Amino acid sequence: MEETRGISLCDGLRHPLRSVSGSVEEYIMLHKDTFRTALQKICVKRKVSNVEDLLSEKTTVKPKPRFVRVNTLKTTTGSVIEVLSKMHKVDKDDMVPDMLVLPPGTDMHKHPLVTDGKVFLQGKASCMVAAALSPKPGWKVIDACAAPGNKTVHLAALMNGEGSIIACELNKERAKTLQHTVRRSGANNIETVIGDFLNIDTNDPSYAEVRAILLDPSCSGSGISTERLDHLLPSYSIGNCMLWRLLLRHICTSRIQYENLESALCVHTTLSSS
Ligand SMILES: C[S@@+](CC[C@H](N)C(=O)[O-])C[C@H]1O[C@@H](n2cnc3c(N)ncnc32)[C@H](O)[C@@H]1O
Repeated sequence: MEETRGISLCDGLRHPLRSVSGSVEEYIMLHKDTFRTALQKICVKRKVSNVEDLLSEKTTVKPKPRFVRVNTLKTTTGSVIEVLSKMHKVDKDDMVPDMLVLPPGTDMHKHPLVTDGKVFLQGKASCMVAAALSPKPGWKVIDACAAPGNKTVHLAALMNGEGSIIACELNKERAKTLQHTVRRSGANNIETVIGDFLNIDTNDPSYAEVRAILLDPSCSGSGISTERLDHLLPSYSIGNCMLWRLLLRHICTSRIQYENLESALCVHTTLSSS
């Protein structure tokens, strides 16, 4: 990881940024001497003479398999395996139920199973969250920071579409994606709320029935800020920590009753690509 960051940064250092337009660029330029020294150390460690050689080194990273999640609201794992195994080697994941493992590089984006919402292209780490929360059919569940909604619809599938999920999303554009994901999943027990979870009146008596809460606020911008390396900035983590504290306080001071709450999970992801 340290080395990946170094390689990403070195591009900016080798080809001086034409214009310093954002906080990341400013940060890199401010600390360019430190970064250069760190890069030189990596070169020595890897026994290469310069950054170009470092970049052209053959990677030893094993390619990741393609993980897909079967949407059990629309189909069964058995029937998806039957379809996919005609073209690919398919294994069941050993940890997450209804997760299948396909060879690296398998492109499923336009596959009818995906466009029909029978299969979701969802990474293993992402799927482990709803599986760990383990909501039961009939529960009332809050997904406080929901878009694009992959975990929301996974929760719905684990609940067999029974019970109810309140999926809250602050960002209007991302909320549209959330609503699209919900429609594609076929779940009809999800209420999407567009707005700040902090403004939701969780003192409403209906919140007393909440059995599980998913809190997944630490968005890296779905890859955008990963490329921009925003997550390396001190201000980025401070901002996230403050949001975390506010969200947790909102939950703790709400009507949600701990004797009814069986499961609560805070997710902290720093990278969205999986
Ligand atoms: C990490 S993403 C959630 C990913 C989602 N759980 C999934 O698996 O598809 C975090 C989301 O929380 C939203 N968000 C951040 N602060 C929020 C708040 N105070 N209330 C509601 N949503 C918020 C962001 O707009 C972003 O879409």
